[in-house]
Amino acid sequence: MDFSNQLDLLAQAEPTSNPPLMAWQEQGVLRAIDRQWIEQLAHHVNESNDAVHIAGALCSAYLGAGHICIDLVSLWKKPPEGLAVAELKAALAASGVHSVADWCDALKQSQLVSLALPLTEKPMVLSGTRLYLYRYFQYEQQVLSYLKHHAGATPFEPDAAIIDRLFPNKSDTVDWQKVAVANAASLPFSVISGGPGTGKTTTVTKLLALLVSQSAAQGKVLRIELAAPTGKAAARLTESIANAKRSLPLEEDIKAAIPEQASTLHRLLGSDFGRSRFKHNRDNPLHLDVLLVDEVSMVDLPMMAKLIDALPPHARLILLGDKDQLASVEAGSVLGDLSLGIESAYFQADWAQRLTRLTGENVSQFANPEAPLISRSLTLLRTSYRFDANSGIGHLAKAMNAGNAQDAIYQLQNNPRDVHWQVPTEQQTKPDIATLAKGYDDYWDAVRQQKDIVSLYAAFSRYQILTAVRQGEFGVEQVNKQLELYFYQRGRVKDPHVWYPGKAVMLTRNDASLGLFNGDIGLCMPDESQRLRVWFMQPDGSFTGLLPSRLSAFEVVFAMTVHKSQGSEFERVALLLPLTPSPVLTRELIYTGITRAKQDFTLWGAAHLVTAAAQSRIQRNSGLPDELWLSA
Ligand SMILES: Nc1ncnc2c1ncn2[C@@H]1O[C@H](COP(=O)(O)OP(=O)(O)OP(=O)(O)O)[C@@H](O)[C@H]1O
Repeated sequence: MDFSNQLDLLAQAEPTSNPPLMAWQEQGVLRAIDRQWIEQLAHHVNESNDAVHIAGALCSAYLGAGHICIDLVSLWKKPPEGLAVAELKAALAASGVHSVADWCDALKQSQLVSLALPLTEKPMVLSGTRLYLYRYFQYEQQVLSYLKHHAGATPFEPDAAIIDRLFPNKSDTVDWQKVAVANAASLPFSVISGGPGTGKTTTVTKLLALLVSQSAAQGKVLRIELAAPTGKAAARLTESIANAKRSLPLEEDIKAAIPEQASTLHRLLGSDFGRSRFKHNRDNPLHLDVLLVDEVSMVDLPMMAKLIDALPPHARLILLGDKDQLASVEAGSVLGDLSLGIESAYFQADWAQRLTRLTGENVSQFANPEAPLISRSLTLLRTSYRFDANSGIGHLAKAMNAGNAQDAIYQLQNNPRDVHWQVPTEQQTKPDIATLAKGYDDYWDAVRQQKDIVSLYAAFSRYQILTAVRQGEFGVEQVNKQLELYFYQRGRVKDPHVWYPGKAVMLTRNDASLGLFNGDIGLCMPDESQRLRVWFMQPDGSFTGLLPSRLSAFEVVFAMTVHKSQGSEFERVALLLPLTPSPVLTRELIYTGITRAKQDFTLWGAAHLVTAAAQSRIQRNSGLPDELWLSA
């Protein structure tokens, strides 16, 4: 049976609805699509076992929430929010399933499920007690086999003399940037992770300089490409690589051979908009020797699999990112899974010795016989150069990241220089829009003075209101509406219902014809002939002005969600929490919000929400952690 076009099945004759699934949809545990998907498939092959229907619907629902798979053992103990353990077990018992083993047996007997070995094309795959949708199992296997293959590769021998030249200063503590360069130059695949300002870009620029110098010595020219998941992140990477290059202690021709221009991943892979396949893939690989990808926490599993698929076999892949940030919007948390044990695992003794030899840094003191093979490919930068010892933002981010609610609250209260805390009053039902809007005063001055688009963009980028949620009075949609209304009442906007000078929007879809991407920000201003245009910054820093009528999917962006702010930084940030607890309030969300601020951070939210968030972590099911970290 061909399951390749599963959506077609949805258009076919109606199957009968499965009673527990219908009830769970009504309870909000499942989406309609989760139930319909499995019911149609089951109808197609006469699969009548409810235990299979239940597993399939949950697999689809979990995928919708960002998980790569479901783990039957975990589900047995802890079903999704809104579904009681007893209710799940009763529904399964009705089809003879009384244990996880019974559930696995039922799935193994189903025509809808393949085993991982031998793998056949069925809608779902059972691997141990994990159940995947077929395509996601394939993505995971693709990434896994790439990682395992490259982590175990015979190492290259980087030129220690060049590494020494790149790091002329010696200190008493281990210089992890130097170690990262030696480590990443040793293998075809590497990850450099670190919090804000830990020198990821500085380090990787030195790494590129090393690779370019080594190739130049052999008379070869390296083809290097730089990429990031969003246009904004690509523009930032371009800017920071250009800055970091300037201070390299190397010859001008080596610096000149390091590119500055970064593109988005979609553009790099040749986005065939509307289709899931990219122009570049295994049959038409990218034409490059080295690929550097920044902000990898935002890259989902399907994108990572497609990226790997498009690499020529000899290419080096270098990934940069902050493992503690929010995971990608779509399914997976590849960077998080990859760097799961990075804090404590360090390197196996022989690898640590090798790094000591290459760098002169005492890495051997961190040798760990338990470190799995993947740890070779990872280096964590541990010192922030952006936040000094007195930085409240730095301390607050650290406390939140460690899940230490008490310390986070202390930091919120005791750093008046750069951290501010606004606790809602008991009577408060709406955000304090007038105070929040003040941050945009400079921007509105620039609009009024009809400053050039470069200055205007710079003024806009200095401040950002972030929301944790989309819906409700404290959600992004309402806050933007209230802000526009407030700007109208203050005479800054003539009519908030039409395009006006100063209107700021964010695209919500990629647009092939315009060459713009989801997340790109446009500012509305008149052109020389006084026609309103929406101006977008290109990755090279230039601006394109489009007639507003050409934009189809966008939203106002005086406030944006923390999710959408990933890959961007602002001088001043105001993070607005809702009044009541929400499952989206996690440690990662607040940490990501805090670390978007470079100079000044204000939290609007109650202490009990900060405490709850510090104790709540995002966990996404995937097979990568076990395969990479536990089975070593
Ligand atoms: N070893 C170092 N000694 C002193 N300053 C450093 C060092 N490494 C980086 N810096 C400085 O710290 C700042 C942040 O560095 P960089 O941009 O490389 O960090 P990053 O981790 O890429 O930051 P971001 O969080 O913005 O992605 C820069 O001003 C850089 O010059």
